[in-house]
Amino acid sequence: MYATLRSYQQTGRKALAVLLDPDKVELGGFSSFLRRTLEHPVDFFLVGGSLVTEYTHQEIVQTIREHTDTPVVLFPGNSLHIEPSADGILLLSLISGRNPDFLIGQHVVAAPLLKKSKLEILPTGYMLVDGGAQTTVSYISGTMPLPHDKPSVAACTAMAGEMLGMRLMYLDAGSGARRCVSPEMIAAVREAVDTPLIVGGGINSAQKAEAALLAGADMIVVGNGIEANPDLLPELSALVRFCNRQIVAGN
Ligand SMILES: CC(C)=CCC/C(C)=C/CC/C(C)=C/CC/C(C)=C/COP(=O)(O)OP(=O)(O)O
Ligand SMILES: O=P(O)(O)OC[C@@H](O)CO
Ligand SMILES: [Mg+2]
Repeated sequence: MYATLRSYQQTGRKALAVLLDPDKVELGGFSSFLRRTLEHPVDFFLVGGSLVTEYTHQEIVQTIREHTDTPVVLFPGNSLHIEPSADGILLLSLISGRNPDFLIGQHVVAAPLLKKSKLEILPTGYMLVDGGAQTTVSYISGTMPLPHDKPSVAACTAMAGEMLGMRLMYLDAGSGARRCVSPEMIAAVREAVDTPLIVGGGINSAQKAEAALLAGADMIVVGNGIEANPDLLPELSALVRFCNRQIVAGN
């Protein structure tokens, strides 16, 4: 995943990831959703949630493998959310917060398991941004999100993450956010660091997706929007392919 995102970043291509919440995936309807992604492709499936009650990660990965070749990347809320049959894991360090457990503690517990696995480890500076309502991640991690209107705080946080060796940055307004991360904040982080930039939270329309991509996101992550509106998958898949055709055409 890192090599793909890095080459996308270097060539200006864009990527779309669909977030699958293990508590919401209903394995019955899941196969038909996966078949729809053959017609309307996505770049990655992210699997995870901040609080998981149904540990169905393995079944989800297996079902994805039965239907598509799309890589599966874990998006873990803690060290219990490790499923070795996935392709990779966003090893999130919650750098917008000041809770040592989510900066390094969970990682110490997870390290031996991760080392034994064949998962591609993706050290990710994870920044939670105020999206207009308290999120599960904020509550669970006991951290405050970055203020929505302070792009420079986000930029400095990302810079520090990059200097500490994190290879991806993720700006997240939180699941189902009322306000997405602002284009100003995305642009400021894009300017501040050289890592691929992932943006998610509250992207529930092609307009919001386009705004994030134009501001400098290399990959957008969409969960609730696609769960709530089946038409969004074809729209976003077409949008990202359209952006990438423009690149190929040299525009
Ligand atoms: C060391 C390992 C294996 C993991 C690190 C764990 C860390 C630091 C996580 C950062 C904080 C956190 C709890 C992130 C969760 C991110 C996530 C999977 C969000 C998905 O959205 P939900 O919060 O589940 O949204 P819903 O409430 O809508 O389901
Ligand atoms: O479910 P949504 O609002 O698309 O959010 C996706 C993800 O960025 C949340 O961690
Ligand atoms: Mg969830």
